[in-house]
Amino acid sequence: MADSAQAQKLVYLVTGGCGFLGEHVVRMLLQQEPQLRELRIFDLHLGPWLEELKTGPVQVTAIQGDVTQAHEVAAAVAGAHVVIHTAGLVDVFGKTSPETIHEVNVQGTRNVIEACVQTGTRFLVYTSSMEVVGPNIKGQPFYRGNENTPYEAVHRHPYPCSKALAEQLVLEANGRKVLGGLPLVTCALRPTGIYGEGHQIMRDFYHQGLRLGGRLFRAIPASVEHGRVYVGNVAWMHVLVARELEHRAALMGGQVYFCYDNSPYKSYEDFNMEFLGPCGLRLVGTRPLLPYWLLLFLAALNVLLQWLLRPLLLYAPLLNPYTLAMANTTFTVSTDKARRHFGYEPLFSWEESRTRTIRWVQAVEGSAQ
Ligand SMILES: NC(=O)c1ccc[n+]([C@@H]2O[C@H](COP(=O)([O-])OP(=O)(O)OC[C@H]3O[C@@H](n4cnc5c(N)ncnc54)[C@H](O)[C@@H]3O)[C@@H](O)[C@H]2O)c1
Ligand SMILES: CC(C)CCC[C@@H](C)[C@H]1CC[C@H]2[C@@H]3[C@H](O)C=C4C[C@@H](O)CC[C@]4(C)[C@H]3CC[C@]12C
Repeated sequence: MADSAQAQKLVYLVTGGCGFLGEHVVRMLLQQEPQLRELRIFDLHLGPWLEELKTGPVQVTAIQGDVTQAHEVAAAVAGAHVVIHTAGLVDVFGKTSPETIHEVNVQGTRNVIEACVQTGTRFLVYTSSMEVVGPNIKGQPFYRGNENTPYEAVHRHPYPCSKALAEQLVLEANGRKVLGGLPLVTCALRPTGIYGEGHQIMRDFYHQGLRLGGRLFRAIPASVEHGRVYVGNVAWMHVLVARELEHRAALMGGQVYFCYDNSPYKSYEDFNMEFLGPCGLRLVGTRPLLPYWLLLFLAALNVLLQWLLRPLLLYAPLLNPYTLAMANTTFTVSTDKARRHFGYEPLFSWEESRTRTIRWVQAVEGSAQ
């Protein structure tokens, strides 16, 4: 990002810095970015763990704010050199309305871009998603594809639609003149399914397994590959991109990068068992125990129940037609674009990522007792 004369001069802003990925990005920046002077963490809900960061050499500024409020975003962005925009509503379970998802993910991103332009911030890294590409509504496989693999990206669900629109806004903003006349440099990172310490859905599966007497029942054929990437490596990619964006603006500006590492290609359930297995759970069945048509029926029933119960309570189970289609469609990535463009190598090996995640699940188990 800067030469040695600028050591400890940089101000970074991380939106969504208290989320699952955001917390890892924040901690990674503090460990790996020696040029950092101030780290601003902007989130709707600030975590208590932020307090422990305030005693280090970098000034940590916690900002409670909402990305849908343009003035709050502009105040947080003013004076920052780099913005890492991870804030978003990740909802594929019908917990929030499509309008709210759009407001946070699309309008929130628009506010971040406009704030950069108005205040003169030149570098913007956006956390996009594999879902900008797929799986699409036709359930077509994307088998070890890369950023240039042709694929029909057609969505109906509010979450992927919002991520696709937001990513487009970010990429189109590349080259816009910011206050002071210099061009904005943007790029988007597309993680596949992120796992690691703090992953709420992994926690949900773990608790479900405990409730079922230490068992989970196979629902998806083992042959369906689902792309996964360790949260520490996703965070590391964000840090590297943010650092390299200035020096390699011509190459990296307006580009998209899948987030990848050496995590193995497996089905969603078999992959989860890499962590849940050593914590005492067992996946029952070598083939799905229920036929697909029955799962689809149950998924549709869940949608109906969600709708019927809405006036009384929020019923948002893991299984719905969208999550079933996601889990049941091969979507895996094989690319080296991040290595070629900005020298990315995963910071954590698969063995380390696995060990760290297992330790975290075991700690969840310990704290639940
Ligand atoms: N989890 C995954 O598998 C995955 C995969 C690909 C991409 N992503 C993307 O990564 C980003 C982070 O996802 P995550 O899994 O850490 O989710 P998360 O829900 O744990 O974190 C999102 C953070 O954004 C904050 N936020 C939500 N609405 C906000 C608002 N209006 N104003 C300010 N902050 C707000 C939340 O409080 C939360 O701390 C998202 O943009 C998501 O689309 C996640
Ligand atoms: C059939 C059921 C028993 C299994 C349901 C699994 C389901 C909850 C999982 C499967 C795939 C998961 C998504 C996938 O890993 C990628 C992403 C992209 C990211 O941007 C947000 C999270 C999300 C949608 C995962 C959510 C949980 C899913 C649907």
